Amino acid sequence: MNVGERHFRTIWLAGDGRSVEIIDQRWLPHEFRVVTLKTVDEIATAIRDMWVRGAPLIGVTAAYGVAMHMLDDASDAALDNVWSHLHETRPTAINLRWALDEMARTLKPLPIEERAAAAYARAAEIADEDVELNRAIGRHGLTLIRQIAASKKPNEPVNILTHCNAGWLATVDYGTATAPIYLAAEEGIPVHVYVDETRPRNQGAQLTAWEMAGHGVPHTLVVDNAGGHLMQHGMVDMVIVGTDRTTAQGDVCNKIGTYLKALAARDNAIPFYVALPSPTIDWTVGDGVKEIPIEERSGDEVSLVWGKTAAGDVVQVRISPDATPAANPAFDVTPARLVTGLITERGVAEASAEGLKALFPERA
Ligand SMILES: CSC[C@H]1O[C@H](OP(=O)(O)O)[C@H](O)[C@@H]1O
Repeated sequence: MNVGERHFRTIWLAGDGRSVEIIDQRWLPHEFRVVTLKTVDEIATAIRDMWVRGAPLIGVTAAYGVAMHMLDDASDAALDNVWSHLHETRPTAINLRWALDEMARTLKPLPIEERAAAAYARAAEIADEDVELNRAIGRHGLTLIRQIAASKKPNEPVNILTHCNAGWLATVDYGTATAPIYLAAEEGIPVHVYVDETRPRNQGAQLTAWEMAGHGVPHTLVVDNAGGHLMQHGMVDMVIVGTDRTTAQGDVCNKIGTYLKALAARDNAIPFYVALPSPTIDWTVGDGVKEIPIEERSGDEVSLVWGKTAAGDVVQVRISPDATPAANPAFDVTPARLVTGLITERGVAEASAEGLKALFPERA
């Protein structure tokens, strides 16, 4: 892949027609490493250890994992086993379950001998569908940015704060929260993005900042705790974030710290939008705070940080005493009452059961 391109697809079929190639995001922004995943176990490792991450991309990667397994064993038992094996890699992003369910729905009715080819075809379709969903999210979100831009002085940028990485690196392309930003920048609307570093994995500092730089979008990296201050001082016009699972009543599960941004936005009357494709909606869940499983990751992700030395070596260093335990809940839930709107591929929905059913009447 040409690193200089503004856009990449984050996952693609390898030349052997069996494996997939992905960007190992753990090394960004310091190194652009493409790795080949040849087996379901490698797919599971890549998801669990966040070589690939982001709800939509996790789902697509798992879909290809199912396809790989069908080449070896396309029995019903194998399909059930690979569903479970991949589903247990990360518990919060609903796109993982959605993609695995979609593969099972596609393959179960087929004769065993047809399943492998059908699995690769469906995985590729899911990947292509993700790109189109995100482009549509971009178009609907662009309308919101245009509205704010209309109230600004000429050449005064729309200041957008985002948390974590809901960019093209979290999807197959375009991203969710970043799609409106990219379209606005490409339309010539002055935008500036405050990028939350997003401890502990620093997806903002390492991934979103890298994306913004690659797109030429003016941006400023800030510590997670600066957002409230920026909002209090009129430096933020809107917040756009992604989500790993949004409930049928509009509660939003996203990277840890999102809830705090939503509280600060509400306290400062700043619009707080969440961008998501419909596979990220969990129609089976109402109360997100009570019902969404929050992934607890290793405390080492809090105590150890990655960086690049002056000599150019990428290393990990400890920032706390060896004996200090660390808790690391990876997500939190923002109640719907704090969400201004949900930017979906069908338009902007009010964050409520009624608002979502108005856009998705088939779910009424
Ligand atoms: C478009 S989904 C992006 C979503 O995924 C991230 O989580 P992780 O990096 O742990 O996979 C984060 O919550 C982003 O908002």
